[in-house]
Amino acid sequence: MKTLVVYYSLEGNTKYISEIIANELNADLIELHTKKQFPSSGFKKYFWGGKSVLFKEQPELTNENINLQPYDSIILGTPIWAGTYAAPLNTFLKQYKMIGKDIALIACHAGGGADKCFSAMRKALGSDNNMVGQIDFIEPLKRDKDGNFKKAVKWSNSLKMS
Ligand SMILES: Cc1cc2nc3c(=O)[nH]c(=O)nc-3n(C[C@H](O)[C@H](O)[C@H](O)COP(=O)(O)O)c2cc1C
Repeated sequence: MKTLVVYYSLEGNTKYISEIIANELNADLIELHTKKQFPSSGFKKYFWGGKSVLFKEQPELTNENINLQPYDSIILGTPIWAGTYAAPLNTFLKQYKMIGKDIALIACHAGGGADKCFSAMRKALGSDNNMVGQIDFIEPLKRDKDGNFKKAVKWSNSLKMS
């Protein structure tokens, strides 16, 4: 069984969690990078990130072509922007079609909840995959970093993937 964790992170929270999970599952790890950087502080951060989601933008990724074929399981990680998945994940989901994979979802947010984001991701993924789990974290770098580390490890080990 081969697992890939693919994530985007603007401020490091999703990166922190994705690295823990990839390490725990012995998975490959790919961070999505955008050609145009999103501002990571102040009003601009919310403005440009929020706008990219509202307009369903697909910011260009600088990652080399990702070959999903060898992977049985794919874990997707995103920060929540304006209630849903971040625009770079939108690019990924539009660019890469996944069929017949075990898929799990990770989201980091500031307390607004992740249900809407997970529903939107499931819808974008379509019904050709086997959804095996989802988990969200509230700003794990700022709040209870160690507790969130343990939560990520426990979840990784609870996943039932082929
Ligand atoms: C543009 C933008 C929009 C956001 N919208 C939400 C939101 O709707 N709900 C929420 O709980 N947090 C929201 N946040 C906070 C982030 O989801 C949260 O800080 C997350 O942990 C960031 O993950 P990262 O460090 O991997 O980028 C938003 C942050 C940004 C930059």
